[in-house]
Amino acid sequence: MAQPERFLRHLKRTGTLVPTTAEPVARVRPLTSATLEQHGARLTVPTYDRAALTPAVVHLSVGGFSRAHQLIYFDEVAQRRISTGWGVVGVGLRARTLQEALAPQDNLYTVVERSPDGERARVVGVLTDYLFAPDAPGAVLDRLADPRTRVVTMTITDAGYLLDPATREFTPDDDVRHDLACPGSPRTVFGFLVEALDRRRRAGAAPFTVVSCDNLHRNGEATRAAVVGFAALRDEVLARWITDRVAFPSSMVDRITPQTTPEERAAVALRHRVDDRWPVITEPFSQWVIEDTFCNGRPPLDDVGVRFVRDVTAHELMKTRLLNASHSALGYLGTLAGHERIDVLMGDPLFADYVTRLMDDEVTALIPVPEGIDLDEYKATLLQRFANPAIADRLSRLCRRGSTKLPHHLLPSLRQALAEGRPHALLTLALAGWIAYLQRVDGDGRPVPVEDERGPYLQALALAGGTDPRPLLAEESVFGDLGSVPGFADELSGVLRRLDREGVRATVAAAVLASAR
Ligand SMILES: NC(=O)c1ccc[n+]([C@@H]2O[C@H](COP(=O)([O-])OP(=O)(O)OC[C@H]3O[C@@H](n4cnc5c(N)ncnc54)[C@H](O)[C@@H]3O)[C@@H](O)[C@H]2O)c1
Ligand SMILES: O=P(O)(O)OC[C@@H](O)[C@@H](O)[C@H](O)[C@H](O)CO
Repeated sequence: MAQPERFLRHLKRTGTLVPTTAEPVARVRPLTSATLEQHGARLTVPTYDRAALTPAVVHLSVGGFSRAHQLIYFDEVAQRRISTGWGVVGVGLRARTLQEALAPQDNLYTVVERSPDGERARVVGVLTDYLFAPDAPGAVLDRLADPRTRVVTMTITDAGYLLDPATREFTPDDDVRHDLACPGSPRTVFGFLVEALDRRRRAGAAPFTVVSCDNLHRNGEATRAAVVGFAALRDEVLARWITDRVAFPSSMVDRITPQTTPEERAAVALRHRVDDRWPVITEPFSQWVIEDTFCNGRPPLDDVGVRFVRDVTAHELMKTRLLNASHSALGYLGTLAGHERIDVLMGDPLFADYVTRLMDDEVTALIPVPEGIDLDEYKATLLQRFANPAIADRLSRLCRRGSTKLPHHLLPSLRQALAEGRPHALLTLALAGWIAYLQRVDGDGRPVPVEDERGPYLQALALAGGTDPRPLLAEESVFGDLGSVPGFADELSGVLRRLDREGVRATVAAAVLASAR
């Protein structure tokens, strides 16, 4: 943090960089409504009247991804003068940091699209307000209950849905119990949604549509299960009203968006002359496919590249089983091999071959092909996207929350391949990679911390088993019945022994070679 912060202070103090040519260098200016016009000389900035936007969308849990994806689509609707009816109000539920960054800049922020050929930046204006829920639960409820709110989008991570992975039943935690006891000051997304829907029902107002933008299987159904599950603990009549009246379209979302580092913040200031407290760096690719089942008006997102379909499942399976599963496999195996960035890893022919074969030889046969998609082209694009050096996506980001991601993206392919007697050695190796990742210890023999709510528990099981995965596989909340598939534990144990004996490169090389035969 120290270096870029010092650099930014220098930029602010002097207003310029030391010029390296005779050209005058533009000032680095803060990002606010007042400076927009000046930024407009070098960046795309909102040219519409932000104050005229109707706040019809509430986004719950604004993070890097929603700022690079959903908000960009709504920004396009306003920027292209398609409609002023779809302004977005953001809500933060956990950390105050984003509010602190956005408030001084009138909720404006910069999105930088980077490809190997260059980059372009735009300032997003569609976020007209941002509420930090722990400080203002009443204001968030008022906003959600306001009849002008017609769509709620959300990115709360797969772990946030509180669903039992096997039964998809809602499993209340302490915060949910709090929300049931204090409905007027909720802490969880479900407490907010259910209380607001109840207020709308009592007022005779229409409900809003809830669009999950998290990477989990049938995310609309998952959201419905969680919201109705929560409501049923409160009031059966309300739960029935939600079931009958609220639409929860499933969606497939895609845009690789790394976490912004302080160095990148400084780089954005330097290149685009904009002092944004929290810009977002992303790739040029973006895709959003949503089921066409809105209950209170559908935003004109089809005019800005969103595809509406009857059933999103094929798109979702293609994306999560190819992109997200490959991300996890590369994350764990690459980390074990000592890499830190996926683009660098993809420059290593061994890992590029591994992920190509994983997709071509094992996963492709297991997934339906969505209408209008050329799967070979799609996979070729994925390889290019993974290798994009300009976004420098870190493996640590890909490794987080394995206990909730693998059950959605990787284990279903493995289970299906086993059931159908199809090749699965490379999928098994990816799972072994996760187990070996969990087993890493520091110089004092303590498990290396992992970013996963269930990390310490799963690390203890992985370490207890060593090269025998049975103690971990017995954890049905993650693995379902995988541990009881005849022969599978022995097969996985064989891979763990090889990893232990020969190391990750030799194990990956042997698996790739065997797959090629
Ligand atoms: N970054 C990407 O490339 C990308 C692409 C597609 C989908 N997604 C999905 O978007 C989601 C967010 O990713 P991100 O990259 O923006 O991460 P992020 O870390 O920038 O933001 C995550 C947000 O979720 C909040 N959150 C975490 N747990 C929560 C919970 N239990 N309840 C409510 N809020 C919670 C955090 O406070 C934060 O605001 C993830 O589910 C991810 O799979 C990300
Ligand atoms: O954000 P996570 O932790 O769920 O997953 C990490 C990445 O696989 C994911 O964010 C992808 O970059 C994204 O799904 C691409 O659209």
